[in-house]
Amino acid sequence: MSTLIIATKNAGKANDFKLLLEPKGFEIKTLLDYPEIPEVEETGYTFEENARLKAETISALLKAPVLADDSGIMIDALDGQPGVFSARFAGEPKSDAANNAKVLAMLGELEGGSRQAHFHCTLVLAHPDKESLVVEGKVTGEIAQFPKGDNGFGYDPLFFYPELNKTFGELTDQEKNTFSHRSEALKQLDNLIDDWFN
Ligand SMILES: O=c1[nH]c(=O)c2ncn([C@@H]3O[C@H](COP(=O)(O)OP(=O)(O)OP(=O)(O)O)[C@@H](O)[C@H]3O)c2[nH]1
Ligand SMILES: [Mg+2]
Repeated sequence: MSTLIIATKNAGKANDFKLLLEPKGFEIKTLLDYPEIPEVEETGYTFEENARLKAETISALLKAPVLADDSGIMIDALDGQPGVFSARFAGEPKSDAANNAKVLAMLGELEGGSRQAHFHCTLVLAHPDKESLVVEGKVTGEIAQFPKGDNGFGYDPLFFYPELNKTFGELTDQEKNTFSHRSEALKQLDNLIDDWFN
C-alpha cells in the first residue's frame, strides 16, 4: 500500500482526502500526523503558487511524495473574492463562522442569479526527484441567504448547489465527494498518478 502525505493542517480537507483516496488503496497521512513540521507561509498570489509552495517544501523536508491542495471560493459579485484569501478572509485567527458572516454582509440583499460563485481547487503532487504534477477542479453554485447544514467545513453551509437543491453543508460525505472541486481535481490526477509513482 502506498502512503501519501497531504500537506494540510485543515481537518475538513484531511477528511475529504481520506474518503476520496483510501478506497483507491492509499494510506493517507496529513501534517496533523507530523506536528514537528513548521507552517509553510502561503505567500503566493495564485492557487498554483501556494499549492507548489506547500507540496514542494514539505516533500523536500520529508523526502517523500507529498500532495498539497490550495483552494477557495470565488464570488462573481465580489470580482472573484475571497479567492486565494478564502481561509483568512475575515482576518486572523482564521474562522469559518467569521468568513461566512463577512460574505453574507458583503452580498447584502442580492438575489439568486447575482449570488453566483464557484469553488476552485488546485492540487500539486511533488516528489524530491521528480517534476511536480499540477491539476485543478471547480464546481459552480450560489451563495445562500443564510448558512444551512452541519456537514463539511469552511463555506460549505453557504454554498448552494442547484443540481441537488442543497447546500454543500447539507450533503452526505459521499455526495460532496462526487461533486466537489476537490473530487474533480482528483479525477484529473487519477489519470496521471500511476505512471508518476512508477
Ligand atoms: O466550504 C468549503 N468547502 C471546501 O471544500 C473548501 N475548500 C476550500 N475551502 C475554503 O478555502 C480555504 C482554503 O485555504 P487553503 O487552501 O490555504 O487551506 P487551509 O489554510 O484551510 O489549510 P492548508 O491546506 O493550507 O493547511 C479553506 O480554509 C476554506 O475556507 C473550502 N470551503
Ligand atoms: Mg492554507
